Amino acid sequence: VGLSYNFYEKTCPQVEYIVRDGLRPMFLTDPTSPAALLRLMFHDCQVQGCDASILVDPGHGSEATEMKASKNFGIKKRELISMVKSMVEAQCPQQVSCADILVLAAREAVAASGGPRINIPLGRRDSSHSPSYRLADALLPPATTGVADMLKIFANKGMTLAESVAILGAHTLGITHCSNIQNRLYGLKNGEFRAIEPTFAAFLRLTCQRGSLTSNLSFVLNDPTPFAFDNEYYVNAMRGRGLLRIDAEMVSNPKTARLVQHFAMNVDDFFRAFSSAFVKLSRYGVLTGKQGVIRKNCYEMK
Ligand code: HEM
Ligand SMILES: [Ca+2]
Ligand SMILES: [Ca+2]
Repeated sequence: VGLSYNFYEKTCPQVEYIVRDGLRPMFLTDPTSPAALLRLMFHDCQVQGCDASILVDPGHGSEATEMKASKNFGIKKRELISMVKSMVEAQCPQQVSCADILVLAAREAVAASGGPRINIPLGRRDSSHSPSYRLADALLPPATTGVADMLKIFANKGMTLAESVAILGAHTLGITHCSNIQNRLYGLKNGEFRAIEPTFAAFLRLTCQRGSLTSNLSFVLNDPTPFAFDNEYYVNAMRGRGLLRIDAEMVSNPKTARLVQHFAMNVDDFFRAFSSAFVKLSRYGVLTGKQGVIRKNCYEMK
């Protein structure tokens, strides 16, 4: 038994509308929430598959949960999934997994920001155990990840080269905290620094001061349009304004350079490749059939 496009046809046919209508007011009141939900999905799927393991709170069958992992710094808006889950439970009790709701919420985040509307197969089940935060720290990519490691992570999920470059286009939304780019601003040897365009580097060094105690609070925008799901991420990276090492390195790496240029020029091809990459990410390591559980409450593994 796998995932299917009509999984809730009999048990909760309106689930996709409940998710969409439930999130709409949240997106309007807090425009940072779409970015948060998209990253939340990646961090769930990357650790033990897309099974809502990241939503489990301590004291509910597990002591140190994934959220204690330092790589989950900046993860927020988990409560939106719980809120949508309670709306779904009110109409279709004990039918729809938190894992499916989380993937649908990320899909809505992309669509509501002007990105593609992605058709997602459903039928994921929720984990009945939460991995240790140490495993999460081992599996989530560090802020210093380069192209080779990035390509390994996504090839492992069945993505093509183009899909791997496209999924990083998720960085068209949201922000990066200064703590995650300190090493690029101050740690690099001469020459390596040139990957950042000089006036932008000066701006970043002003915003993110060396060794600043507030580097976990101050942040910079991932691209000039952090609320719009567009291809500005690629245009911006080509101008030498990529924030993270991966954002900058994809522009010059011989494997990825042409795809970055292509997505910077052709938003339709970016949307197409992102959509198929997103579905592959959303299928990664899922529990189906009689595996796992349908949680009543996304915070508790019951
Ligand atoms: C090698 C791959 C990746 C690396 C190294 C990476 C790294 C990071 C880092 C360090 C941040 C900044 C977090 C912060 O300071 O708060 C970030 C933000 C973000 N990432 Fe990634 N990322 C990767 C892949 C992805 C993927 C596959 C997605 C989604 C499909 C994604 C979506 C996001 C989003 C939306 C944000 C902004 C979050 C917000 O504003 O709340 N990233 N990423
Ligand atoms: Ca997971
Ligand atoms: Ca953007």
